Amino acid sequence: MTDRIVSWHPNPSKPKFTPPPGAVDAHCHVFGPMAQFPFSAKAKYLPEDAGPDKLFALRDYLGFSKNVIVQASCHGTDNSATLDAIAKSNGKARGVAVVDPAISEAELAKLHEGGMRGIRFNFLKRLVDDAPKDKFLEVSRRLPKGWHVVIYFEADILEELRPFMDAIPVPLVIDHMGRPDVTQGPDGADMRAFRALLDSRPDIHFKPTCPDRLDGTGDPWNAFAEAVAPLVADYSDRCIWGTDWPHPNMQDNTPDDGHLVDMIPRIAPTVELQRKLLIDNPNALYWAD
Ligand SMILES: O=C(O)/C=C(\CC(=O)C(=O)O)C(=O)O
Repeated sequence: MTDRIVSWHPNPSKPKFTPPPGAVDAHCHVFGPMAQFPFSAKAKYLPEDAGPDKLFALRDYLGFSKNVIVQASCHGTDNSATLDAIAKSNGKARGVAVVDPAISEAELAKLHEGGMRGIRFNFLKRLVDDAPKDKFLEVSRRLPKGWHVVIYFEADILEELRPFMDAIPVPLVIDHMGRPDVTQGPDGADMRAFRALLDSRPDIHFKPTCPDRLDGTGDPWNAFAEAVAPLVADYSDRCIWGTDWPHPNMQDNTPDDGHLVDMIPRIAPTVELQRKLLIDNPNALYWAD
């Protein structure tokens, strides 16, 4: 792996939709800068630098107030780059860490101090070498008060993960709705299975995010809008939204961030839904204290 990739749009358009004051971009990442924060030896992609300056400039350009920065797999379990970005945000960012499950309570407390409010378990084989459920469960029982677990998986392993998710003793947040095939429509098998998961406990949240990853029909991602709007309407207290910038691995199909923001009113058409999705729900998870 030698070539560093650029997975984000060089010149995103200004969205037509104006996010309400206080809106949170609750799923984004930073890459490096590599000279200061080298990538993991196990990284499956080697991106160009996409550090906090670029992230915060995009936040302001798109009209958001705050960020939740999710540790990306290219940084492994060294959360320094994400913590650095949070520290530079003037209180406008919090984060989700990826940890070695053997992490000590003292180290977890340090992550809390640095603005982390959850840990992420990634089950995508193309991104991580292993995902030990027993160790994940063990650490999920030792998290600081108020933390949650973010899980990233693809629809084909949802059923297999059900007992594992049932056993996690803190709230869950599911990245990109567990990557359903949105072209099946709002009542397709993948969406039905995801609804069954949401119905299984009241504290499972989700991100109705990444039309660019989930909708092969392409921008303007009509299949995504059609499949996801009913989910947001029916579970409006349980969804949070994010750009996914700098769009890891999307170098062959970089989405226009302005167009991603313009998906918001299509999946959350009322002011009340937009307030829950962009303000109330992410603040409850990340700025409760
Ligand atoms: O950024 C995302 O949510 C999705 C990713 C990357 C990722 O999760 C990671 O690198 O940790 C993907 O599907 O490649």
